[in-house]
Amino acid sequence: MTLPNPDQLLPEMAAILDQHLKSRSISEPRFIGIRTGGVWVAQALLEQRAKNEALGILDVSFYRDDFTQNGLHPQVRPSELPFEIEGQHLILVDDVLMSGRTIRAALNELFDYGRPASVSLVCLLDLNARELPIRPDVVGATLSLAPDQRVKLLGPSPLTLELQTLASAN
Ligand SMILES: O=c1cc[nH]c(=O)[nH]1
Repeated sequence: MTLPNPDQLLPEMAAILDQHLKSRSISEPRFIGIRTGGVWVAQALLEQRAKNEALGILDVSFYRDDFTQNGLHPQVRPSELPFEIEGQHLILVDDVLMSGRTIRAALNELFDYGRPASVSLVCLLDLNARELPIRPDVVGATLSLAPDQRVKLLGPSPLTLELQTLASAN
């Protein structure tokens, strides 16, 4: 299977995002990347937009519903939100969207900081395997994997999607 090149998806994603913001009359979006890959995608999108917009960073490790199974990764760092959440139009950015559980965790964390006016979702790759009612507003590409396959975004420069096969359980 050939995975798309993120650098080729980003200009179109930036254009669709621009339309999305215009259609909702959102003039001052606040960008938030989900650590780690979502931050890289958000940074690349902000470079395309060239508007000097601030980027918040969200680490959802504590908010994942599988936190007690997976434990705490040694690299977990606090979220960094350099702007108010209350009343703002947020653009939440992730790299790979699958079940929707990471986005559910991100929304829970964001609402602990305040009540945004809206949250739009941008993702580079949609794996079309949702377990929750979550739908992206801007998607770079959609593809379906075999049950034992996953995709990892390598970065930050260059951004590359890598296909991985899960080790069998036994
Ligand atoms: O394959 C997947 C699924 C969810 N998140 C990823 O980064 N990769």
